[in-house]
Amino acid sequence: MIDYEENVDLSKLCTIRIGGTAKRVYFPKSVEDIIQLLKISQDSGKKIIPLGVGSNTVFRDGILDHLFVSTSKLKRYEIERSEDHAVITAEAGVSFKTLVSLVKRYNLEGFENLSGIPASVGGAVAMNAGAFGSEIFDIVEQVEWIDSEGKLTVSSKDEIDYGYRYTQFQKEGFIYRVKIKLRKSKRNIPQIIKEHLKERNIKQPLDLPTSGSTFKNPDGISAGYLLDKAGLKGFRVGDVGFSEKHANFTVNYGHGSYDQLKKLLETAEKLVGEYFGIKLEKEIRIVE
Ligand SMILES: NC(=O)C1=CN([C@@H]2O[C@H](COP(=O)(O)OP(=O)(O)OC[C@H]3O[C@@H](n4cnc5c(N)ncnc54)[C@H](OP(=O)(O)O)[C@@H]3O)[C@@H](O)[C@H]2O)C=CC1
Ligand SMILES: C=C(O[C@H]1[C@H](O)[C@@H](CO)O[C@H](OP(=O)(O)OP(=O)(O)OC[C@H]2O[C@@H](n3ccc(=O)[nH]c3=O)[C@H](O)[C@@H]2O)[C@@H]1NC(C)=O)C(=O)O
Repeated sequence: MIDYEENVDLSKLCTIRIGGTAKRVYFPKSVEDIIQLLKISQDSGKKIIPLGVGSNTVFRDGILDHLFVSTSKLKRYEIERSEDHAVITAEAGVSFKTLVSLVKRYNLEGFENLSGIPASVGGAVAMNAGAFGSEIFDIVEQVEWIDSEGKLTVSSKDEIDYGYRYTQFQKEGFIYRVKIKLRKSKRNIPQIIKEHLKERNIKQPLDLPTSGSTFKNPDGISAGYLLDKAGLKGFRVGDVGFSEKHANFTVNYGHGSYDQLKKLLETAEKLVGEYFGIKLEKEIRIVE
């Protein structure tokens, strides 16, 4: 029997705190549970909506009757250390906070630029999360994932299609487990991480509920710059707005709703289109 909960408040499952109620959310605890859920998906014709920490996700209001599958009970990990390297094998629900504590403890290099991302391993790999010039695929070695027919596949990095904020897993597949490889460092990794977090705090509105970058950066230019120049920095629709600190961060000032968020995004897409002739592409995932 796979764990599940009914009538779940979705605003608690995403960091921007917007959304209605899920009829049911499943919480697999093993790869067998995930395979069973993919079979349920096939039989019912309902697509699985994987849920990580929700730092890139927004839900509509009202009742949502999807096949929601949270990774919050897939939190096992192991670390193998050799003289020069360490390999961490982590289930999809392991948080970046856990990885940060490991890389600090063993002074490992390669993860420091990603350390402030509020993600789960599964969500980060599915989106190829990145920050400060690094991305998770710089350190990914292997992904174990389950396809829509319920088959477990082990793919090495060079067999996976990925790019800027893109991987093949956005089209198909549930990520079960990921192997990442890091180098032992001679630098002071805890200190470097501390500095990164400080910089992030200066640039990004981390004191308010947010879903991080709203739009992907178009080729060669930053979405934050375009939104700022189009006059949208600090612009609000009701309780939802583009942060006064960073124009590409949508924030919830209290009781933000999905309709307000949608209006905000439409306004931004329209204005940036008119001013610059650039079509912004959303980075956040909207679940309707
Ligand atoms: N750089 C930064 O500072 C920040 C980055 N982020 C981004 O947000 C993401 C955060 O991760 P998280 O909050 O856990 O993710 P979410 O719960 O927000 O899910 C994000 C996406 O990942 C997919 N996904 C999640 N888990 C799995 C899984 N096990 N298998 C397959 N697909 C999965 C989802 O499904 P589907 O693709 O099927 O829709 C969804 O599109 C990171 O990738 C990162 O890019 C967020 C905040 C700040
Ligand atoms: C937060 C996310 O990722 C972030 C990641 O944390 C940071 C840290 O390096 O770099 C990216 O932001 P970003 O491109 O906006 O980086 P920043 O350094 O803040 O800004 C880039 C440029 O835009 C300009 N800018 C930014 C914000 C603003 O209001 N106005 C403005 O003009 C800045 O001056 C800078 O020249 C990622 N975003 C994307 C879409 O690639 C996320 O994916 O959710």
